[in-house]
Amino acid sequence: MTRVAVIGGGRIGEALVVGLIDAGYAIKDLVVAEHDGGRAADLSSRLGVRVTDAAADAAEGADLVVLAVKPSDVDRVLTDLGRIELGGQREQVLVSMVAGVSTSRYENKLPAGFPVVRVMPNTPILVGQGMIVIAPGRYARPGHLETVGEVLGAVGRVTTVAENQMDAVTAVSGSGPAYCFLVAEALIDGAVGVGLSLRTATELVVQTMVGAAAMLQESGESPNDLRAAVTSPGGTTAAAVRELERAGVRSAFIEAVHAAKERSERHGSATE
Ligand SMILES: NC(=O)C1=CN([C@@H]2O[C@H](COP(=O)(O)OP(=O)(O)OC[C@H]3O[C@@H](n4cnc5c(N)ncnc54)[C@H](OP(=O)(O)O)[C@@H]3O)[C@@H](O)[C@H]2O)C=CC1
Ligand SMILES: O=C(O)[C@@H]1CCC=N1
Repeated sequence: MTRVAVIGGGRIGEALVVGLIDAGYAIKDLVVAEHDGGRAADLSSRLGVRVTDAAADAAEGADLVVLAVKPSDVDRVLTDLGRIELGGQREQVLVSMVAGVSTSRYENKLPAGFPVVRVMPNTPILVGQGMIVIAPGRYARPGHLETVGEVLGAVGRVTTVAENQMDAVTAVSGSGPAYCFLVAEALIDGAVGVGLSLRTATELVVQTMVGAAAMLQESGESPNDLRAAVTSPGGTTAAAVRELERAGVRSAFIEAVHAAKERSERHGSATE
């Protein structure tokens, strides 16, 4: 099995490890580097994986070295990885999940020709329902992409784009679950406001989102058509949607995606 080292056992690093284990990945083929001692101990006892505090230690012997650290920590990790002979003993690929940081930035610091693949996952990888977008760097060959796709395909749907689309991707599917959770929070607030208990409100909102998502995925119809089918003439949905449009919800989402893309771009320019 492909050996995977995850550098950074934070939110997305842990989600990846849990998702892979739940999908049947062998624990012996996973290792995590996490420099927060408390978190490292917690991950090791809860997940049963080997956790080390040194990125170089984790990367040694791994086929995929997955970076899941904050953009500001990338330099430190690359310096640490410089202590070992990356790609010397075996074919290795660096997989960066870091928002905004380009493959060329890694390529410039890694041994010449080292393959780098930029990936944007999202937290639903935790439950095998992630959206994982891949962009190959200059030296990533089809075989490398296949390996990355195979491993990450266990935790969600994988698609490939050109790297110049990755900031947009980050703004849509990377941050996207947070937008959905915000909508859920607001709907639950509304449901409680019209007299439902928090428990009932949560049940109704969650299942409504699950059902709507399933229709989006399975019906082949556009969101607009699906919404029209809920909207009876002169009815409740029309009254609600009029309020949402009056409040500028649509344009707020559009602006939100622009803001996220710009933030991702700034991560890149801050570290180039
Ligand atoms: N959260 C998400 O939904 C997504 C995140 N990402 C990307 O993933 C990256 C991580 O995000 P997230 O998981 O939210 O962040 P977290 O801060 O939760 O996780 C990063 C973890 O890495 C640790 N760390 C930092 N440097 C090292 C090192 N040299 N060796 C070992 N461990 C280290 C941090 O420890 P400490 O805090 O002590 O520094 C922290 O525990 C970001 O670049 C983000 O853009 C991508 C897609 C989705
Ligand atoms: O908020 C962030 O910066 C990261 C990138 C995508 C999702 N979380």
